[in-house]
Amino acid sequence: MCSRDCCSGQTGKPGNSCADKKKGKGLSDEEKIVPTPQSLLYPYEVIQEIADFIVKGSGMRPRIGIICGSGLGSLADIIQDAKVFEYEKIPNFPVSTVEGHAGKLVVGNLEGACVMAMQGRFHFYEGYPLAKCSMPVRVMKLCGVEYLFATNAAGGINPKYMVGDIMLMHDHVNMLGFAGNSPLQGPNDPRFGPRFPALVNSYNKDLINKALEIGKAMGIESNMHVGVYSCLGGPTYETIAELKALRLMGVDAVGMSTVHEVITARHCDMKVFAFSLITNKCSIEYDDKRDQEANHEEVMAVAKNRQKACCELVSRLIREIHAMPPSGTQAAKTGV
Ligand SMILES: O=P(O)(O)O[C@H]1O[C@H](CO)[C@@H](O)[C@H]1O
Ligand SMILES: Nc1nc2[nH]cnc2c(=O)[nH]1
Repeated sequence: MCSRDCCSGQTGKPGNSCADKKKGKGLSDEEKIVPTPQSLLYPYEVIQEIADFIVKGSGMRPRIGIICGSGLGSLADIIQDAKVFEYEKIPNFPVSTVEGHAGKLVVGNLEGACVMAMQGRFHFYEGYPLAKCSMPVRVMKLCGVEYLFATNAAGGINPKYMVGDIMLMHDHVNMLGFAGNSPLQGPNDPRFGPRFPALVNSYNKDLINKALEIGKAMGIESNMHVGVYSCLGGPTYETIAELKALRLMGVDAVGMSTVHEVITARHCDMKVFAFSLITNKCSIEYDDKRDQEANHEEVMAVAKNRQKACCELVSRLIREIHAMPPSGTQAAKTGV
């Protein structure tokens, strides 16, 4: 005898008992309700509608997309001839809930290139599924974006990293992926990309090298590193044991974003450049005497202090990309 409610007579509806199911009457309406796979949250047509809204509303077709990290919204403030869309006014767009993420999409010109910048990203800990967090990347793609610039504020685990340093991301450890979560989970729409995308070399090497040269020219090479980022679900900052584990895995900086955006961008074949601004040093010693507790106020304050350097790095790199022929041309196929 089944011990579930359906057989104890409590539901009382025909078709609900195990015996009914055995007779082929099928599942109840309640039982038919299953969570929507992430990939079905924003079908291609909906993404296309949002992209059309932005392209028509701005009269521009951006080539470079920028995601501003916590406290790095000034990356969008330097855009000229800007058309600003508040997230609330964009159909089917989520809202930003985190301090330091204004919730505006800015389309305009930077160093001669047409760009679109998200002043405010969406995080898993806000309650959004990963596919919703990274949905704007697909919108960028359908707007015409070829290059994704993803920026973030992160804690430095590599003991050589100092507060205010910039780490150019050359790889990541996807902790949410280890736990079985992915923005691509669910049926795959091949109009975006393949079922099983490869992620080796996701971070464009030519762009990393150009950024290193720019760092030298800016005189900040000693504050610039190339390293591995890991995204955790947040909103808690890490325990010391977690930080030790991440360090053992080869992680240099830790945050709560970016990786799912990069996965979504690589799935639809965008070129990716990403960096972390190290806003705090993560202590991996229990008896560390310094006050090492991370907090969002400090993260924002450091980002504000370093926004000039971050803006210059992004501007100069965009100037170089703009000087290159658009991809698809023969010359572009051989370069970035
Ligand atoms: O990754 P971004 O959005 O830059 O923000 C980082 O800073 C916040 C914590 O202070 C978290 O949201 C973390 O991910
Ligand atoms: N997870 C995490 N995110 C951050 N964002 C800025 N600093 C940190 C940090 O130390 N840990």
